[in-house]
Amino acid sequence: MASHQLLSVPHFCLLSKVSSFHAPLLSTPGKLSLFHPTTCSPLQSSSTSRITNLQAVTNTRSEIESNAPTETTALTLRNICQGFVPEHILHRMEEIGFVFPTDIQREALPTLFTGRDCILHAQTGSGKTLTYLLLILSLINPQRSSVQAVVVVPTRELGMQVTKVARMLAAKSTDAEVKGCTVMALLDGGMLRRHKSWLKAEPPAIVVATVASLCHMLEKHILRLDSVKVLVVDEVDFLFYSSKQAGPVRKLLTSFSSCDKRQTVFASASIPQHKHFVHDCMQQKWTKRDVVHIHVSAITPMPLCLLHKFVVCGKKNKHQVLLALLESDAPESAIIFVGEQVFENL
Ligand SMILES: Nc1ncnc2c1ncn2[C@@H]1O[C@H](COP(=O)(O)OP(=O)(O)OP(=O)(O)O)[C@@H](O)[C@H]1O
Repeated sequence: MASHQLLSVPHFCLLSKVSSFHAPLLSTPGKLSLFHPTTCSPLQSSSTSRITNLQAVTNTRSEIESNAPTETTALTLRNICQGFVPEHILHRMEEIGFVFPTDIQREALPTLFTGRDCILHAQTGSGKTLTYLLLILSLINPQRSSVQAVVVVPTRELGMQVTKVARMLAAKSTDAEVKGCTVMALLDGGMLRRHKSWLKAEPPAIVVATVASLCHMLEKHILRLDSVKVLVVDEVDFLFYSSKQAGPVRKLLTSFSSCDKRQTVFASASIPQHKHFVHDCMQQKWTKRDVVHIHVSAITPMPLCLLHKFVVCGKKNKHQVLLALLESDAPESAIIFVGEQVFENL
C-alpha cells in the first residue's frame, strides 16, 4: 500500500532526518520533523508519556502545549543536567537555544544520568538526539585519548546531522583551560583511510558511525569497544528491519555487552512490539536487566496546521504524478523522500 502513495508536504515541513517509517512517499517511507516556519522551533503537541521496565511500571501523563515555560514546565534543561553535564556545555546548549526540555528530555535525562540503559521511544522531532548527546557529554572525559561514546545511525545523512549537533555542543570552550571533545563522523562514503590514521593517532571521544564503516574499523582492530562507556543505536527500528544492517548491529550489541560499565541507549520514533523488543534486549544481554522503556507519545500525532494528502498511483507513472503534484501545489520548497540514493532525471 505504502509503495503506491505519494505525500505532499506543501506548507510547514522541513526535513530533519530521512530514515524511518513515518511518511509514506514513493517507494520508501521517510521521516519528517516539523518546525514552525518562522521560529524554526519544533512543533510540539500534547503528549502522554510512559516509563516502563519489567520490574516497575510508572505511568505519568503530561499535557504540554509546547516547550515554552509554563507552570508545569518551568524546569529547565540546566536544572536537569546540572551536576552531570559540564558547565561550558550547559552554557553552549543555552546559547544554541536549548533552554527548556522537550517531553522526552524531561522524562529520560534523569534516568539516563543514573546509568541505566534506556529505550527512548518518542515521535520524530521530539528531541531524542539532544537527549542522548547530553548523556554522552556527561560521561566523556576530554582529557582521555580514547573513543568513549559511539552513536550508530542507519544513514550517512542522519550521521551528518547528529555529528553537527554533537560538534556544536562539544566544541572547545572559550576558556582555554577547558578542552573540547572531538567528534568523528565515520560514515559510509567517507574517507576511511583518513579516519584510520585519525583513530590511530588521536582517537576522538565520540564516534558517530554508520554500521558498515564502524564494523570495518572494529574488524581491523582500529577501533575497540573496551573504552566505550555509552553505545547509542539511533533509529533502532530501521536498523533491525534492514536486511543488510540488522546482523552487524546485533553482533555489535553482543560484543558491547561484554564491556564493563557499559550503558546502552536505543532511540526510535517507532518500536513495533516494544515489549517484545525490551524482553529481547535483556535476553540477548544487549542491555542490563533494569533497562527502561521511556515512551512519550503525542496525543495529536500531527499538528493541525499540517495538511496531508496522498495520491494513489502505479509504480511506472510515479515520477509524472510527482511532477504534476509539484506543479499543482507549487510549494516554495519541498522534500522528496526516495528509496535509494540514485539520482534520476525526472
Ligand atoms: N530542548 C529543546 N529546545 C529547543 N529545540 C530543541 C530542543 N531539543 C531539540 N530541539 C530541536 O528540535 C529539533 C528536533 O530534535 P531532534 O532531531 O533531536 O529530534 P529527534 O527526536 O531526534 O528526531 P528523530 O526522530 O528525527 O531522530 C532539532 O532541530 C533540535 O535542534
